[in-house]
Parts: sequence; structure tokens; C-alpha cells
Amino acid sequence: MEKIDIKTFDSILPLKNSPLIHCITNDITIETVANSILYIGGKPIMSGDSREFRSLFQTTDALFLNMGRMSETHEKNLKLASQLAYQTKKPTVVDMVGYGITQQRLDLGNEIISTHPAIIKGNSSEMRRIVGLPTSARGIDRSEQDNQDNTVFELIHALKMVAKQQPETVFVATGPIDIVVKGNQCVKLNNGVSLLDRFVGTGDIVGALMATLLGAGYDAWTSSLFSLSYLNIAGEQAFSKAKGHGIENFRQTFLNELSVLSSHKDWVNDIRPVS
Ligand SMILES: Nc1ncnc2c1ncn2[C@@H]1O[C@H](COP(=O)(O)OP(=O)(O)OP(=O)(O)O)[C@@H](O)[C@H]1O
Ligand SMILES: Cc1ncsc1CCO
Ligand SMILES: [Mg+2]
Repeated sequence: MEKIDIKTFDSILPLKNSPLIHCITNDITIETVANSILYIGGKPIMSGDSREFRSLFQTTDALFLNMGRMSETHEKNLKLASQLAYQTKKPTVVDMVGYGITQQRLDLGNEIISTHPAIIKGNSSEMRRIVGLPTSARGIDRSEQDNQDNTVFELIHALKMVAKQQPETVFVATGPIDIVVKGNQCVKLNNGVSLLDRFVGTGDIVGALMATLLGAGYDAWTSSLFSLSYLNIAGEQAFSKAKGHGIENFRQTFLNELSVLSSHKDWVNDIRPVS
């Protein structure tokens, strides 16, 4: 397992340059995703109108693509934007929501992967499908069986094989343990609380945070590790403040924590990599 240089993480926020992040995402969590980008100092622009993509690409710093809620238009938009990103070298995160649960999501996901985004992320079930491992997941959520010790080990091994073919891409598989792989490097992170999985959008938010860090000029490896750690420790803080007050209360406290956690520089001491 690789060491992570967490010493540098406490100086990343607030971001100095307000990166502009173009998000083509789902309309279930779109507002939360936009606000999360703002909370860490980025500027979101949500656009699903392909007529303006070319001119938006002139001014944006990074792109966030989320397969989320499928439609013919969304599929066309994601294909066009990923092609444009490839041509213009726009730093891109793709969230493979529901990859492989239908033929449409499988084909779309594969087409986006072929444009070599900087970060390909999904929950452990989605990432198992990407690397050709079996999973019983049916919808957009992880299957519980995909988070056992032996399945984590199996997924890391398979991700490294795929990452060898695409060495410039960072692959992220989320769950109780988050896995980050680039080439032969791998880090496992063990922060977070199970309440983060009791409402929709945590996966979408962490992808948007990654895109914001990419837009601010950080590399894909740092952007991934930072975003996972920051989101999960915000979740831990929220848990200690709002547990037992209902899931919606927890969700709001968690979003608040996203906006304030960075002012407590010692939050980085809570990062828990596992070997
Ligand atoms: N049981 C858990 N324990 C610790 N952390 C968790 C847990 N569940 C989710 N998380 C954290 O929440 C974030 C999102 O992970 P998850 O695998 O739930 O994504 P997702 O399925 O794409 O989410 P969503 O579909 O709700 O947007 C990750 O950073 C992960 O570490
Ligand atoms: C519930 C749901 N369905 C498609 S996307 C989404 C939100 C989480 O990504
Ligand atoms: Mg989830």
C-alpha cells in the first residue's frame, strides 16, 4: 500500500482560485452537488444543453459527468462532453452510477471510459462490474456482499490489472472502505459512518468535490484522496453532533460540516488509511 502525504491536505482549503466546474449530472441531487462545490470554494455551472458545451469548455476548469438519471438526452450529452473533454484535455471525473445494470448504462459507461477521464469512480458494486467481477447489485446502490474483506482484496487486484492498461487514470471504488488505484499504486481509506449511505447523493457529492480539486489544479490522485477523506470526516463530525435526530437532520449537519470542517486544520489527523 502507498503512503499518502496528508500533511499537505490541511492547506488545500480554502481554494485560492475558485475553479469553475461544469456538471452534467442527475436532477435528483443536482442542488446538493452545486452547493457542495460552493461550500469548498469552487463555482458550479450545471448545464445539460449541448448547444452551449463548446463555449462553456472555453472557460471551465474541470468537468463532472454523472450517469445518474438516464434519458436519451442525458446519454447524448455525456457522450458529447466526454469527447470534447478528450479533445481539449479538460480534467474530468466520471461517476459511473448504475454501470452495467442495463445495457444502456453499460454501453455509455464503456464509451466514456474510452475517452480516458482523469478519475473514474463508482461504488464498489459499480467498480466490480467495470473490472469484470460478479455483483448482485440491482439498482444504483452497493450490494452488501461487495464490501467483505475478501471482496475488497479481489477488487483491488482486478482494479490494478485494469489500471495497468490505463495508467493515467485514477480508479476509485467507494464503500465502508474506499479504494483508490492508479497504475500499481493503491490506498485504502477507512473513514466515514454508515449513515452516509442512508440518503442519496453522497457518491455524487464526493465526485463533484474531486472535480473541484482537479479544477483547482491538483492531480487526480491528490484530488481523490482529499475528497474522500474530507467528505467522510465531515460525516464523522456530523454523526457526533446529530446522531439520533433523524436522517434528514444528519444530512443537513453533514452538509454544514462540508462548509466548515476545513477551518479546523487538525481534521487531517483523523484520516485513517488502512494497510
Ligand atoms: N457504511 C459506510 N461507512 C463508511 N463510509 C461510507 C459508508 N457508506 C458510504 N460511505 C462513504 O460515502 C461516500 C459515498 O459512498 P457510496 O459507496 O455510498 O457511494 P454511492 O453508492 O455512489 O452513493 P449515492 O448513490 O448515494 O450517491 C464514500 O466516500 C464512502 O466512503
Ligand atoms: C436515486 C437515483 N437514481 C438515479 S441517480 C439517483 C441519485 C443518486 O445518484
Ligand atoms: Mg450510497
